[in-house]
Amino acid sequence: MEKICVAVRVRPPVAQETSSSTYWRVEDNRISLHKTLGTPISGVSHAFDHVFDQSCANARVYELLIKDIIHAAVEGFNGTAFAYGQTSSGKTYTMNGSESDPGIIHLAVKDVFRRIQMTTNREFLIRVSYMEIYNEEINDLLAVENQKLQIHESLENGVFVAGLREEIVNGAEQVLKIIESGEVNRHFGETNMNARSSRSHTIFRMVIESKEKDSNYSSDYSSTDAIRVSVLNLVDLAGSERIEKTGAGGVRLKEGKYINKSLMVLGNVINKLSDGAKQRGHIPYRDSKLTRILQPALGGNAKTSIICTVAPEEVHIEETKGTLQFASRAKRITNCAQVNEILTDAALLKRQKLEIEELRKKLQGSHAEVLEQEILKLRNDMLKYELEHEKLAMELEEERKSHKERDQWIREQQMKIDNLSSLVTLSDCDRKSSQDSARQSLKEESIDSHSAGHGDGFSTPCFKAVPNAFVVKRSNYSRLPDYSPLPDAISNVADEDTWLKMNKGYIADLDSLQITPARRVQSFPTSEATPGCSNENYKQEAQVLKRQLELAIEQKDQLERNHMEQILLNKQLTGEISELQREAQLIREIPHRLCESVANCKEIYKDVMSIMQSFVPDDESSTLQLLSSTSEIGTSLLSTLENHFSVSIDGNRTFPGNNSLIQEQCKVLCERLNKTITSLVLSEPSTVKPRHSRNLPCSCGYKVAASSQLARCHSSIMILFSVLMLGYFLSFFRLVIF
Ligand SMILES: Nc1ncnc2c1ncn2[C@@H]1O[C@H](COP(=O)(O)OP(=O)(O)OP(=O)(O)O)[C@@H](O)[C@H]1O
Repeated sequence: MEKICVAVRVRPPVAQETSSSTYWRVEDNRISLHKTLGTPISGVSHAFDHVFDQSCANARVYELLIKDIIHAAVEGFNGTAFAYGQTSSGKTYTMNGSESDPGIIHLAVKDVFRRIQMTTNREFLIRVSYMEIYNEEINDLLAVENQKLQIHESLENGVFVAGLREEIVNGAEQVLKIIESGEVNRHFGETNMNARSSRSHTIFRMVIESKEKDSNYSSDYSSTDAIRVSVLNLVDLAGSERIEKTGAGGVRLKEGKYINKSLMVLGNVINKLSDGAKQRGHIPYRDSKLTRILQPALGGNAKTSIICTVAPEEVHIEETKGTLQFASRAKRITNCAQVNEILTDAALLKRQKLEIEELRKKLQGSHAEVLEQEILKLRNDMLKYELEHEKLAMELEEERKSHKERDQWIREQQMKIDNLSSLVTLSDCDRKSSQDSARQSLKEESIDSHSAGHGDGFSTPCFKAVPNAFVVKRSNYSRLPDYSPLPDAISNVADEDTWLKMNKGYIADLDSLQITPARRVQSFPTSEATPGCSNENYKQEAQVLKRQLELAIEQKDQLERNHMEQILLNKQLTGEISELQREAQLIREIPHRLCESVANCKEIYKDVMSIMQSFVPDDESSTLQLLSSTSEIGTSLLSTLENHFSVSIDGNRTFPGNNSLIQEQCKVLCERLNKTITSLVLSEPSTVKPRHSRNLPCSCGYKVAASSQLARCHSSIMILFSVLMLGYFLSFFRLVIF
């Protein structure tokens, strides 16, 4: 999107005005109306892309305003430049120029061919046409017979004038000649305003077609053998005119009406377009042939420049103002120019192929990219899962290990229990069977040893019960025969190697077996030994068993004794613990008690102090001061101690008081107390008589009584504080101990 380029050109004044009071001033790209004295007239100042003053030549106008459009047209963009303004303002001069100052069309034509020559990679075909819209009819200026041509519109060609002659040209000079020939056919007329007034709008059109020269080697679809077709319109409009000024009548009047009407439609179109996309609504292009032809240039697919010519004379101020307003509106219009290409079937096919190829590449690229990303993502996921797996495996291994350890520990514990159980059972049975077998052997000494089954002699409950119990107990934690083998012989039960074999490396805590050392030395008859054994053997065995039994009984008794001792010791310890607990409770209560004591002491102290005060003679202010300071020290000490004990009650383990400070305070208190009492005792009897009635018989007797009372006061205070200090230190040691 780009704005229409708008410039204002002020033509030189035609005649010197004698009595003008205003004038147009041009400064840079601004034009404004001033009074003769130079004062600007407010509201009449406009800025444009360019403002050319009267001294400006056509070449400069072309350079600044038109050249870019011409170059763009060569490259395939539509372009339009037209001159708009009141009659005699210099439109024709700007477009056609003069011999000394060639106009825009002339310069443009030359420039087009210059540009074409510079564009070596393309081949061009230029067609030119020249037409006018006269009284709202289109006439072909290059073929006078082509009159009243019609405007058509097609998808392929857009808006076009049917039947218009187009001359294929190959050089600027040729074009200029054609233009010259066409100029002859233009409608000019003489008016009061202009001796050679254009009575029609003329449109010089160049159609520029181009094609890349050697497209076979091109791989870029943008430079295939597509044909670019651009239309360049250079328009010289007829000027708006006021009938009273032009003095037109008859034909001129009719022409003037058509001119004004078409210019009014152009103004409407410009107004609508300048309103902006939202408000503009319907654009009345079809209301005039001019706007219809210029439609692409006005808000369409073209680059457009408008040169608004104005007459500087004061007499034309209103028309100039109108032109400037038109220009201001036109400035707001935006166009959307793009390269126009026509595709032949071959070009279309080639382009489509290239586009497909490009899309395929893009698709492949994007697909590969997607795949690559997918693979990367999968790899990342895989890595994550691997790490997770490793972590889980490690955790599982740890779990297995700990499970195994736990199992082992349980087995060991179970085994210990089993061992102990079996040993205890064995011990019981052993004792029984030993007794039985002793009895039996004694009995059997009297009978024939061969008549009785020798096996039965060992089919004792002990012999059978032990392995069975063992097996049953072991089978509790494992049904596998490997884990619960029948011992070969019960005598091997305590054998460490057998334990190892039996438990597949699960070694029982052999230390626990030490509690039954007797098992290691006991010897039971084996089943293999049984068939060959004799009565002598039985006797020996019975003796052994007997000895073992006695030993076991001894051990048992010893154990029972130990047990009893332990129970006694336990009881004693329990008693001691209870005693200590009671003591601890008492110690815990000390702060409470001490607190209470301090409160009591405070009261007593107050009383004692007041008693002592009663002994102070009225005129003995020094003694009174001494007493007062003693009282204060005591009160302060009591408060400190109270604070300390209350903190101790709250369970604070930090010793709050300053130990040395309290001791110091206590010491000072003692000294002061001694001094006070000495001072009181040494006072004269008449003076030391208490101010409150004491009913004492005489001064001598009073002095003795007072001395003893003061001594009691002293001792009671000392006792009080001694007790409190004791409590304080006790409390201190309690904190230290606990
Ligand atoms: N820039 C200029 N320098 C010198 N002379 C100029 C210039 N512009 C216009 N003129 C002269 O002013 C007169 C009127 O100019 P021109 O015919 O170009 O006006 P116009 O706008 O085309 O009028 P109309 O609409 O009636 O055709 C002419 O004689 C022309 O030579």
